[in-house]
Amino acid sequence: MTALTTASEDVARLTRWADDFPEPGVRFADLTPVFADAKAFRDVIDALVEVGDGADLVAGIDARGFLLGAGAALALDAGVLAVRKAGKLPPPVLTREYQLEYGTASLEIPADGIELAGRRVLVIDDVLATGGTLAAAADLLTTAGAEVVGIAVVLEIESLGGRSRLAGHPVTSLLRV
Ligand SMILES: O=P(O)(O)OC[C@H]1O[C@H](OP(=O)(O)OP(=O)(O)O)[C@H](O)[C@@H]1O
Ligand SMILES: Nc1ncnc2[nH]cnc12
Repeated sequence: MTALTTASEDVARLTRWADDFPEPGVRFADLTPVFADAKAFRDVIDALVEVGDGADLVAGIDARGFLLGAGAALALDAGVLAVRKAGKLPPPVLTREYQLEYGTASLEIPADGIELAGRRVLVIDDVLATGGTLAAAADLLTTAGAEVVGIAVVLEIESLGGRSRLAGHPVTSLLRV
């Protein structure tokens, strides 16, 4: 069985779905049980890094993407960059506002202290829903001069169409629902 198939099965088995969270009409995918299971977490990291060959930096998105990003960066022998929600990093920062299924938010990365020009970045998050979050992250990184070599998520909610907002980037999801 491939790493992708094994991880898909783990994610399908362990994801906890919550109706009407965080607001009515949203069916929320909680991957906490996947990450808390030693085998499933290992399988997920193994599958994510398969698409990161050649990346020298892994960008993990606030907040659950941090867990995956750190694990993947170690496995790839790459650095890790935390793409933060607004207000967590000292200035100067680059900021992108975006919309998601349940509101508006902003992501930020440092505007100095890290040379991002020429870095080959694998961007990782837990869930791809409307795609606003990952589109904002990819835009921030390319604005800073980095090359986004791939985007990888654990779970893709296809009905929300997020993949179409990430045109131009190779997108891998371990499980599509
Ligand atoms: O594709 P989108 O519609 O943009 O949604 C996906 C994002 O939504 C969730 O994060 P959330 O903003 O809830 O933040 P959290 O990880 O801090 O809980 C999830 O972890 C993704 O980052
Ligand atoms: N339905 C959902 N489940 C988990 N994370 C999400 N982010 C946006 N929509 C989501």
